Amino acid sequence: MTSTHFHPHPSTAPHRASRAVLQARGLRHAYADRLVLHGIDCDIPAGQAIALMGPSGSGKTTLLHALAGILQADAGSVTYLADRPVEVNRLGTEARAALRRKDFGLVFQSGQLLGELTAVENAALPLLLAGVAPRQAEAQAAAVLGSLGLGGLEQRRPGELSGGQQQRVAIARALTPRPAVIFADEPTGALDRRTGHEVMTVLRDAHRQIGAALVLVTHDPEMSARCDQVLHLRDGRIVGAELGAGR
Ligand SMILES: Nc1ncnc2c1ncn2[C@@H]1O[C@H](COP(=O)(O)OP(=O)(O)OP(=O)(O)O)[C@@H](O)[C@H]1O
Repeated sequence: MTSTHFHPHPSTAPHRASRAVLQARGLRHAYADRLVLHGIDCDIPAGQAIALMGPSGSGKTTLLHALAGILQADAGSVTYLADRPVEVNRLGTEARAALRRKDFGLVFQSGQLLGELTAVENAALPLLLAGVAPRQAEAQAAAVLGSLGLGGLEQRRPGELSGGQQQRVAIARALTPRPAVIFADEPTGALDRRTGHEVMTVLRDAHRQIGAALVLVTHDPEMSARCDQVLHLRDGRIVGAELGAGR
């Protein structure tokens, strides 16, 4: 399928129809005079895993950042369909940061943990920033770490954990506020194949368990095939979509 403006239509996913949790319409963004997003329309269905694929420089990270409210796109809208719809792209910096702490979880390729904090302190950070009492925040974070197979490692600092374990801590941190959407930018990109596969399994299980949507930027066809839907970007446009195996 090729189209400049892709609207996921029920006919593209007949057995997986689901209401959208995020809707982007006409998203445009330029860095200096270089247009990187050319008016993107897409829906992220609630609870589903959507992979963003495309050549280097096609705009995947920029799109993910615009959807997550990390970046304010020059034009267009991102509607977060919470109890009351939130226009993400119109929020100020503080309101977007608050949304990222509570409703959106973020996982990056590496280097996202604070080296001087323990695993449980890192995982508890979003809750602490949201004003949850430290003891309660750490208890919740420890429970999530345990569910991701990190029981017993709560007091280790990132430098005392393997790359795969560090990514699990980062996933735990994204999960603790029970977000509606998890954004992951090449979360397995710095890991060997086997560890990357394991971390993807953890991410897949976790987002399903809490019912969050997952938006995953990846170059790895094995990872995207495990999502429910794959969107292909080229030169800042969605040029195709297909169903993934969803496993
Ligand atoms: N902060 C920035 N300032 C200027 N140009 C940028 C900035 N961030 C990204 N770009 C440029 O915008 C284009 C799209 O970048 P983006 O990171 O969204 O692509 P990508 O598809 O995620 O690429 P990759 O797979 O290499 O990570 C690229 O040409 C990139 O060089």
